[in-house]
Amino acid sequence: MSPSPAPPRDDDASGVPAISTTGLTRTFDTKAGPVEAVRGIDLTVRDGEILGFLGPNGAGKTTTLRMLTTLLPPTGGTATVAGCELATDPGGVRARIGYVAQSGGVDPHISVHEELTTQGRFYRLSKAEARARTEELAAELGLTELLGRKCSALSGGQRRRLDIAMGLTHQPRILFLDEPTTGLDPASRADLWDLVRRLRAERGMTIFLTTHYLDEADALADRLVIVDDGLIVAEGTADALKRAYGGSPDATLQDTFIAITGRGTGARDDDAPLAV
Ligand SMILES: Nc1ncnc2c1ncn2[C@@H]1O[C@H](COP(=O)(O)OP(=O)(O)OP(=O)(O)O)[C@@H](O)[C@H]1O
Repeated sequence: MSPSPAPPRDDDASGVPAISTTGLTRTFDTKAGPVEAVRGIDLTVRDGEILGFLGPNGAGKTTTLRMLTTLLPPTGGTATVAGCELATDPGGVRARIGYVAQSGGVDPHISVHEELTTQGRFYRLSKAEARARTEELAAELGLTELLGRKCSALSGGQRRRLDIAMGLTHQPRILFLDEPTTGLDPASRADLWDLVRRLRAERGMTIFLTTHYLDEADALADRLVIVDDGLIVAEGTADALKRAYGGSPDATLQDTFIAITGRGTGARDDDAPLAV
């Protein structure tokens, strides 16, 4: 993503959705013919909401996420992200969002401090501002003791916290998290969940989360959007979806998801329960 200065924080228009899409579409041209990965998604994400974006393998989650984060141009439809039109103001979108991809892009050979200050400089902070932002973020994300450590020497959970700190450098309003806890042990997953909740509570951030773990979606998200075959097939709170599709008041989100999509999410350890 190209660097852009942090946007002013006082231009929130209350009631304006954080994300709004109409007919968002992406077709890939392949030798075997066109692949309709996303086939017309109408989505609204409220300001300050934690949205869980779920679907089976190949449903179109990553393609949607890549379009909303400006990494992939849509082939149809429109979207507004953080008040900026995706088609006409992708730089404005990039300045207002943070994106934490599945495999973070940290350099294993440099220290956590260097990585964070380099990211600050990328976002055009002065050296002094970048150092100050590094210290603030490290304190907020529990990385202060690790600032001198090489990135290659971090545990999986520490690494994910660094990835998120880097996504927060320019103080975005919306954070996109792509499967943030894949591969983490249960304690590190629980830490990440706490962090996500804190970011919303303390910073009022909007969080767009994809995950294969239904327990994670159930515990964290205010609302779930389930996609399948490039379309939204269900949306609502976890409780509302369980009531509507799960078949009984005690239905699990797993039963509900299977009732909606006809299959599981593809998580390797299919939704091992985790204390919240
Ligand atoms: N660059 C591409 N070229 C051709 N087809 C693609 C491309 N990227 C994605 N697809 C196809 O688009 C569909 C949606 O893919 P996408 O990666 O968005 O799904 P997903 O829901 O993120 O899946 P997963 O949970 O497995 O990551 C799939 O059929 C995929 O094979």
